[in-house]
Amino acid sequence: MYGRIWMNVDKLAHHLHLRAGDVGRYALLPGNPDQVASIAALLDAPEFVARNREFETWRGTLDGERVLVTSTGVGGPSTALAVEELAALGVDTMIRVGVSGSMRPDAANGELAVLTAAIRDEGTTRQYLPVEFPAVADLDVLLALREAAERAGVPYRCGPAHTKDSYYGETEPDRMPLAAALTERFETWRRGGAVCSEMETAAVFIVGTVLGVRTGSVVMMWSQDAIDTGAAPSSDPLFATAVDAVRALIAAAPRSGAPVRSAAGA
Ligand SMILES: O=P(O)(O)O[C@H]1O[C@H](CO)[C@@H](O)[C@H]1O
Ligand SMILES: O=c1cc[nH]c(=O)[nH]1
Repeated sequence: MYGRIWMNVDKLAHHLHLRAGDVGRYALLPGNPDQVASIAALLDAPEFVARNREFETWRGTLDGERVLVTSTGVGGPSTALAVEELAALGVDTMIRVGVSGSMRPDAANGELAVLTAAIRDEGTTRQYLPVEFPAVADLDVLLALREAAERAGVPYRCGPAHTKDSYYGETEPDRMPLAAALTERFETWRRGGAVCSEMETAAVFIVGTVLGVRTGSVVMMWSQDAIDTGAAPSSDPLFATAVDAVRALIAAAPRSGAPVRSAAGA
């Protein structure tokens, strides 16, 4: 059983403003609402569905199966709302499609990261599970993303993300009162093998685990130079990889609305 969510008087989910009949099993989750239409353009018959706050939703189909694209906004709190409401409406497979800062000096600007896990250096997921509980991707979704990146022929690597709450705590630690601690912790995550730093994957993985939905995450890594100069690499390989992974998951799955597994503790 998925959790209960608030529906408003028009029978719309409180934050996403979606109705029960609006969704299918699959959703792609960019952070940025401005990216939703561009990702949906890679689906068949894309159409706008709803917008409220930072949550914009389009939908289309892939091989006849409905696929949603819903923005999560920045950070854990809004991402948890999106995952909760999509799961309650019937989505059982969700993939974050995002941007991150590279933590690997040898990574090319624009290289993709297929995220296996997330360091829970944020607050939202601690209100779901103690911090000792690992934030991990669903294995089928993870493998579908890795195979899609391989097929795309783009540079990519797999590994854990660092998920945090403060963007400027990562990019400008020196001007924070906690400068020394932030810098030391960031170096610790890097030495432990974190590939990139971003702000949503821990919430996608942990809330997905608690609700019993499959989740994955693929992000494009910006180099520090790109962040400093604002010279963003193209998002095309990122979007194409995420959509290709959904297509493969659809091909591998029976067509039904049945949940993939039950919610944690159910
Ligand atoms: O582009 P998105 O997917 O939002 O990802 C990254 O960009 C935002 C910060 O600028 C954070 O949300 C971070 O996770
Ligand atoms: O360095 C970066 C770049 C994008 N998003 C982040 O959270 N950090």
